[in-house]
Amino acid sequence: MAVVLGLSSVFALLGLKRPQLSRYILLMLVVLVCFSAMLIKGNQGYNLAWAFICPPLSIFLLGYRRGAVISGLYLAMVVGLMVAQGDSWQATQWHGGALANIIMIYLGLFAFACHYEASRRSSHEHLREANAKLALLAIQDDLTGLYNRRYIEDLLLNSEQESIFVAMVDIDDFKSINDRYGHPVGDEVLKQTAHILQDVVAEEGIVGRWGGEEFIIVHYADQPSVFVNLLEALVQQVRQRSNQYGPSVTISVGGSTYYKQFHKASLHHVDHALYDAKESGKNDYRIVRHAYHGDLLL
Ligand SMILES: Nc1nc2c(ncn2[C@@H]2O[C@H](COP(=O)(O)OP(=O)(O)OP(=O)(O)O)[C@@H](O)[C@H]2O)c(=O)[nH]1
Repeated sequence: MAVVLGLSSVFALLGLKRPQLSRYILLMLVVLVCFSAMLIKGNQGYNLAWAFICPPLSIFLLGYRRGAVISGLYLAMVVGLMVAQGDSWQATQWHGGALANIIMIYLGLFAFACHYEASRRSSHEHLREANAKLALLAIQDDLTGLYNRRYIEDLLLNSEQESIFVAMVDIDDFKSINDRYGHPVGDEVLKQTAHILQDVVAEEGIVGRWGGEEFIIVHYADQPSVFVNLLEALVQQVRQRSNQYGPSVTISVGGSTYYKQFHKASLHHVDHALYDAKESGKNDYRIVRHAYHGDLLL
């Protein structure tokens, strides 16, 4: 029986990759061994010391809460066994030293289990915090704090929304801002522009950094006219508010409807609209209207 339980525990851990199940089986194995020892040898010698093995071990394996429940159940079973077997056990001599040894061993094991559990919890917490930071880094642009391109593309591809509009925003003549004022000022302009865009879009959509001096906006408007108003407001607000913080900045914006089954084609249309806005003198927006017929984007 012990061998079967031992093998099952290893199988649950390595084969099924279920460590929790493996720990429970291991505990059953220990309980079985302890009870067998107490049943076979009764209360002779240090035999009852076996009774102390399970509680610290259960905390070690299952943590404070579940370990305490298992320990309680186990000790109740030990008391039951003592009551049932008490008559057949021989009276033994009182041995204070032996009892002191057993208590010391028990306390040592218990302290070790608690220490292990506390350090396991603390490293688990550190790991959880590090994972949360990593998850944020994976979707966030360092400089502006906006969502990054990967996040926005995932968002578009997994969107359930029927009607989505997408806009691409590009800061006009950004290279000359860098050349004239230096890169740190250029970075500041990117941050401030991101802030203004986010402020204007507010709860109606999501702003991300597409790369370089380009931003992307996902807008959940139910009417094209609402989207057009947004593009107009973006161009106007950046023009009016940018010089409060530094060099005066204008943007060009291209917008279009987005269909997730035509992800690349939709983004290409948006890019085309942006190109039109740049070609026709910048500081303005353009929209590409296209229709979706069956499996064709026109
Ligand atoms: N400061 C700063 N500059 C960046 C960053 N990313 C890209 N750039 C700069 O952005 C500039 C983009 O220049 P261009 O692609 O020529 O575009 P532009 O000058 O805005 O010209 P138009 O698009 O025609 O208006 C390049 O000089 C890049 O070095 C960044 O994170 N920080």
